[in-house]
Amino acid sequence: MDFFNYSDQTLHAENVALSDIAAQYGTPCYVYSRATFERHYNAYAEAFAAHPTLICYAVKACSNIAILNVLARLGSGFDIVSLGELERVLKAGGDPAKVMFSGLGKQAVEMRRALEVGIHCFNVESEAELHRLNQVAGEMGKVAPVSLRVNPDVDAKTHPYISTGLKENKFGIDIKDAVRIYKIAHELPNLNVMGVDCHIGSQLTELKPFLDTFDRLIRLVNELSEAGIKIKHLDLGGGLGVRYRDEVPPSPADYAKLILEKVKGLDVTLAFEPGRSIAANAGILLTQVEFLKCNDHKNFAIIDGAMNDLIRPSLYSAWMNIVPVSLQPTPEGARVYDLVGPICETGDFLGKDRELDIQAGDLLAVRSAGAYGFTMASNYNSRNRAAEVMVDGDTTHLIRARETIEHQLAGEQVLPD
Ligand SMILES: Cc1ncc(COP(=O)(O)O)c(C=O)c1O
Ligand SMILES: N[C@@H](CCCC[NH3+])C(=O)O
Repeated sequence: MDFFNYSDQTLHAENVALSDIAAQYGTPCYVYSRATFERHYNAYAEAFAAHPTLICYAVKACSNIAILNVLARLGSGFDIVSLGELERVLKAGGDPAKVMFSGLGKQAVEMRRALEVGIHCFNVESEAELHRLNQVAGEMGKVAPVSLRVNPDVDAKTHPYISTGLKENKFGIDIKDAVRIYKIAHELPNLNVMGVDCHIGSQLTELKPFLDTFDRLIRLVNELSEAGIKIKHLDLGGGLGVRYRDEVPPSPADYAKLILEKVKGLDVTLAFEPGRSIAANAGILLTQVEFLKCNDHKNFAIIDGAMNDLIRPSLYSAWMNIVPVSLQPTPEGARVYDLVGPICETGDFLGKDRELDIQAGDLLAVRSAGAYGFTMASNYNSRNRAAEVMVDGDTTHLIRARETIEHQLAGEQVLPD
């Protein structure tokens, strides 16, 4: 459920017509709905209210500081994977004590900053990383809180590029080695073993892989307890899918019902790292049709949004719903179009074979673009990255100005004569 709806034949974000946003801020432009972000975060918070649970929004999904601030005000924690994401959280007023630091290549400088501000836990992904963290913490006279990210070898049944919990994936430590590596962590003087962490993939539309993972993690918690290592929290990562087209993903409430049943009687708190399920349907990419180009074989709508703005269709062949902002019929009537950007790549498309009643100058909204949209944008073809706008009821806020050529060129220079 989101707050992008038609009213008077025009698509609105909350109470604001997207045509007004395009007129004010230009296109391409990401438009977010504050109420939708809040609704999605609260769905998790309410679903898990019966058990001590930390919801750590995965910053990589959509990392604008205005969005992080909206979530921080609701009490959200944050899952980060870089120093940049940590600084975003801090600038947005997020509580460092609710930050989980994931990612498999953490640098010493990143560890140092996270220890300095006092994050909740490091999710460590290898034995070598444990030693680096132990050393950095020792140099600072601190003890680092750690979980090991365990790779449970469970098939998440999602796109291979976003499946992370199989033994051939680069993430985490093999569950078969976990007890041995936990013992090392336990012995290292500057580490404090807190939890077990896991993240098996993204855009999961079934609960079974999560439940299989949970069972494997609980077995591990018991083995660790027998080895004298007490686990305080279980972090099940993110991964809950959303509807892009016709998927019927479980809701946080469906997920919570099964997990809370399983966790009953166990002395562990829970943590989750949802990204997509909070952000995807809270944002759209607003784009304008530049030209229509029709020949005997194909109709192309050339739009001002491109793969540099939203790479999911090019990268994963992801299907994104693309709808007209105005439902007013055109004199030409509907035709089937490929919606292509201006970038010099055949793979630069946002949608193919879409029946749309449009003409040049019309606005289109790419739905469900709030997650892994702007955060994966680039400057390919030296295009400026899009503006970001947050709608809050009747009000719009420019939360990131459109990039300029000056921004792009800052830092570059020619060789001396
Ligand atoms: C470690 C980790 N946690 C959380 C997430 C967020 O996942 P999702 O957006 O599928 O909820 C990701 C991305 O897949 C991740 O790599
Ligand atoms: N970027 C991916 C998801 C990757 C999740 C990050 N671990 C997507 O758009 O679907």
